[in-house]
Amino acid sequence: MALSGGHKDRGELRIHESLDELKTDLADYIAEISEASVKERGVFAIALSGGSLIGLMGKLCEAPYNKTVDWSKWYIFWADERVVAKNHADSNYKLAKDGLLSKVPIVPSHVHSINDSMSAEEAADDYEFVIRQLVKSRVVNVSDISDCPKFDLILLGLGPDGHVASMFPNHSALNEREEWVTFITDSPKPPPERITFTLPVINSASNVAVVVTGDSKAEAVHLAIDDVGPESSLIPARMVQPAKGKLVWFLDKPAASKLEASNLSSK
Ligand SMILES: O=C1O[C@H](COP(=O)(O)O)[C@@H](O)[C@H](O)[C@H]1O
Repeated sequence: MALSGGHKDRGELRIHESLDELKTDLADYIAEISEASVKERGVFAIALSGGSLIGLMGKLCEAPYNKTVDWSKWYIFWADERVVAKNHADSNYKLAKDGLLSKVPIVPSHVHSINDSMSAEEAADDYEFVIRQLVKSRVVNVSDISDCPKFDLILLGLGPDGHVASMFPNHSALNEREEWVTFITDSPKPPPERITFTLPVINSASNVAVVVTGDSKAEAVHLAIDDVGPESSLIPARMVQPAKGKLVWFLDKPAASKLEASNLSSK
C-alpha cells in the first residue's frame, strides 16, 4: 500500500500504488469480512453497486479466493440498481452476473436482484419487502440502534459528482429517512429510473467500503473526505457515516491526488 491514513469520522483510507495492488487488497478485505460474518452469523449479506466496482472485485474469481471463500453462505443484494431489464447493458445485476456471480459458486436463490418488470416505485417497494422478509429470518442482520437492516458489507462506488449508490447531489432521495429502499425517475446520469438504498440503511451497515479510481474523481474524493467547509456538506459521499460500522476508502493514487496530506501517513 502506498499510503494509509484516517480522518476522524471519515474512516480509514487505503491508497494504492497500482490497480493490481488495490484489487488484491479489496479481495482480501471482502474475504476477511465474509469469513468473520460466516463465523459469527452463519451467513454473509453483501450489497453491491454497479460501475467500475465489479471489475475491481475481479480477483475474487481467481485463486486463492475462488476456492477459500465460502460462497455457499453469500447472500447478494444491490445498493442501487437501474430499472431496466436484467439482460440490458445498463443493468447492475447483469454487470455483476457477467463479471463475478457467474464465475463463482454462488447459490442462485441467494441472489436478490430487483423485479425488473415493475415501475421504479413498485420495484423499490418490492425490494424493501424482500429485504424485510430476510431481516425477519436474520439472513440480513438487524441494527441494534434503528429498525434498519444491518448488512455485513455494503460496497459503494463514487461518481465524479460525488454520488454514491443512486443518491445524487441535491436530490430529495438524500432526505429519505423512513424507507429502506427508494426510487428516482430523474437520475442526472442515464438511465433515469433507478432504485437505491437510503442513507439510514447504508449508515446502519457493519462495514461500508467506497472504492474509487481515476483522477476524474479526485475532486469528489477531496470534498467527501477533507474538511473543506460548507460546500462539501452537499456531497452524497460525505453523508456516508456508518453509525457503529466501519468505513474504509479504497483509492488509487490518481483518485487520492487532491487529498490533504495531513490526513495521510505512509506505510
Ligand atoms: O451509476 C452508477 O454509478 C456509480 C459510479 O460508477 P463508476 O463506474 O463511476 O464507478 C455506481 O457506484 C452506481 O452503482 C451506478 O449505478
